[in-house]
Amino acid sequence: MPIPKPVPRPAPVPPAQPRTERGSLPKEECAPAADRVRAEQEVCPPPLPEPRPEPACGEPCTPAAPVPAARTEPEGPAPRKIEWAPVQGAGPDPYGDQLGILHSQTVGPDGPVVLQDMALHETLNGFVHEKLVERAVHVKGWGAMGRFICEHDMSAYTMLPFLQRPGCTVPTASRFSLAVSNKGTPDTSRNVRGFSTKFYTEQGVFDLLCNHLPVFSVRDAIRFPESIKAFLPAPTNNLIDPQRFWDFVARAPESTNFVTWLYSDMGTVKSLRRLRAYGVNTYVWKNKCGERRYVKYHWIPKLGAEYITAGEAEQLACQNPDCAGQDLYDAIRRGDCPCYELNVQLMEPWNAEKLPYDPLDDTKVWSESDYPLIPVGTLTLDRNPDCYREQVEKLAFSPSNLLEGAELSADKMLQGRSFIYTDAQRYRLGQDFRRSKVNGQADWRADCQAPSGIGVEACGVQERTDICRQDDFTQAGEFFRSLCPEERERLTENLAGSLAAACGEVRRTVLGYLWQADEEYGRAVAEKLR
Ligand code: HEM
Repeated sequence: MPIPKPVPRPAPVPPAQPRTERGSLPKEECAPAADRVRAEQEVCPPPLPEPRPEPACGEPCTPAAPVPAARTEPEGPAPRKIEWAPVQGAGPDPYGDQLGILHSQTVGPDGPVVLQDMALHETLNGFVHEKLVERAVHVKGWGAMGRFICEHDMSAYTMLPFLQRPGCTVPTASRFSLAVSNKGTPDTSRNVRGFSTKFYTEQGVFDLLCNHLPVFSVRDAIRFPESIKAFLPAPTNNLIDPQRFWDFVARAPESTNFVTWLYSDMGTVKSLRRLRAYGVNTYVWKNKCGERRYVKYHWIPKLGAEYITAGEAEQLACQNPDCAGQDLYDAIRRGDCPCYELNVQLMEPWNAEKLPYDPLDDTKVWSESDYPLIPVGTLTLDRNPDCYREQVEKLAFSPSNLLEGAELSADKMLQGRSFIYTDAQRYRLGQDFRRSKVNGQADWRADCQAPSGIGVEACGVQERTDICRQDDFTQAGEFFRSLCPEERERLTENLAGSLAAACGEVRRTVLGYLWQADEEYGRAVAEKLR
């Protein structure tokens, strides 16, 4: 079962607040957002002690990063200022318990409430409408603002404006999330974690959506709903049913690699500051000469990646189900700002034909010895949100928020993803979702959208078929053999513990897949199931 049983959460005990006259909160709690940001800056000093190197070329590049002001910005034209605070909605809650009114308007002290009491109506209406619609997936999340510094000239490979010269710095906003979650899912649950980042450049916004596992469970977008629903509670009784998940795996042999990663220690993480993440799908980079290469994105945490065992995950979930979000927030607050290095793997499209697997298949990784990681730059998260609703929940990421130099490939999953995010966001946030300050697209128009694949030839017969090079098991076996004996033991233990709940036929089918990946793998799980 991918997600451990929900752990009962202790009822939150709000810290005792000294009340002041008319029930308002103490003054510092009600400070305007800008004051709070200033206070936080004092606690959280600029994280990057080194002055940034001067730009190597005079090309315009850098929009002003909002704070802290102490850093030296590269020279260039007056940059567009991206302000974070105060944002709409930050500051005192207009509908909350800080109102100066304690009583409804009535006819006499005991009389009925009058219909014209707009303060009462507004207070109640505001309260019942204040929740935003949740995301369809990745519901539980945490955000942070920061900056990305390009450290290596990528102009030979891409025209992406913020990767043209070392030193180029752009402000960013990131959201971490749990892929299959509700707001109460423990942070350490066996799950896929999302790590999405917006890069605010003068030329527009570029989004990079990553997951913490390098592969996905299916390779065709039409099976995405089926793959997600396999993890969700049964519609009959709202309870997690492992049989549903394993039924899906039995129907989708291509998920064997994903299942192997998910049930290894890599499926459980305690700190977002030590999260390794992957773009999963294959994108395209295009340079000034019009040359295209396939690209895979990787985030590598400067602190090193860290995974935990199922036992530790359960223990942490009992102690504090929100431990990862808390750890991120506290670290940034004390100035211990997490850094992640962006790396890419590049592949010449003509090379793709020679591989035993399809490089546009998101159930596969690319060998890092054949396609080495190329460092690009560093992301530093140095500021907590001061209004979660406006700055984190309203973040609207999409793989199609691309700029010139970055394109979608023909990866079938990515093609399916290309339009569904903005559809979800129209529903979740309304038609004007791009205009929220945090989405940075107030001037966006449909003709601003960077096109993908102009000039690329596409011909063939329309059909509904799987890709030619399916190769569903080789990489799962390679991953199993790359683990040390203790890690293999934990993987097979985790798998057997969950698979035990599936019916005999499904068990036999799944064991067959594991066996095809690696005989020892299949045998170890089968023995533990006896
Ligand atoms: C066809 C397959 C997929 C579909 C239909 C899909 C759909 C969605 C939808 C509807 C959302 C919520 C968007 C919103 O309301 O803002 C979402 C969020 C997300 N998806 Fe996907 N997804 C797919 C595959 C993937 C893959 C392969 C990745 C791997 C990187 C991924 C990464 C994410 C992340 C990180 C988020 C959270 C974004 C945030 O924090 O706001 N998705 N997806």
